[in-house]
Amino acid sequence: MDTTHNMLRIQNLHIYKGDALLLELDTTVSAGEILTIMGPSGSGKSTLLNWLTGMLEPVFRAEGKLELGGHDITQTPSHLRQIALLFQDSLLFNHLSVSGNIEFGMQHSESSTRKQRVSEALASVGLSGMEARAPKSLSGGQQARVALLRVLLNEPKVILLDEPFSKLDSELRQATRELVFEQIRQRGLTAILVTHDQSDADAAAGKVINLTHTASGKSC
Ligand SMILES: Nc1ncnc2c1ncn2[C@@H]1O[C@H](COP(=O)(O)OP(=O)(O)OP(=O)(O)O)[C@@H](O)[C@H]1O
Repeated sequence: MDTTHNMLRIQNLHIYKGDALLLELDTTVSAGEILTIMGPSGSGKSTLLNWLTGMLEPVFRAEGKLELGGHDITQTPSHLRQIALLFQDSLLFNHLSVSGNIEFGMQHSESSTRKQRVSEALASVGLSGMEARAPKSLSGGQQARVALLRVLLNEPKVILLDEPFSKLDSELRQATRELVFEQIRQRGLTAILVTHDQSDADAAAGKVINLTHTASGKSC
């Protein structure tokens, strides 16, 4: 597997709110690695993810460089970055079936092969035969898996996980987490996980960065 093409480099990032420094960060995430970001409420975890997706709120100002696979994507528009976000309320469209939801993310593939790819993907996460089901007829854990497939089949290079397991009870949380991490590693994706949960960080088994709060804090 060529792993260099998915390497993410966050170079000398400084994010300010007004004149105050919110966070600074300089790090590299390799393909197949899951970097964990922790830190107190308000330390800038969501703001960091917004910057990575190219959707920093105008109230913030960023300095620094973002490289993916050796290419500078700091100014690349969001929809061309191949950076996907999976969050705790990864809302599924209730007016679409399970397969309709997953196909929604498959912008790059031919419609003739979509159905087969959806069926194979559902089988790979233990949801064989659920194509026609309505999302609201699924359990929370099943919905989380469908949301994951919708993101994965859009073929991102980087996946950002914003507390994606926090609504699941502990047994389901562990099983869903294993499945998500396995898919990330198998596909050689680069991942950043934001979590408050130490067991998530342990399972990710990569670097852990603690963002410390505001102007006096250094983040790495
Ligand atoms: N749109 C906004 N306008 C003004 N201030 C904002 C905005 N969004 C976030 N902030 C502020 O920026 C700081 C960082 O917020 P952020 O949401 O990134 O923190 P967080 O670490 O993700 O917090 P939590 O763990 O509670 O989700 C906080 O002080 C927050 O109040």
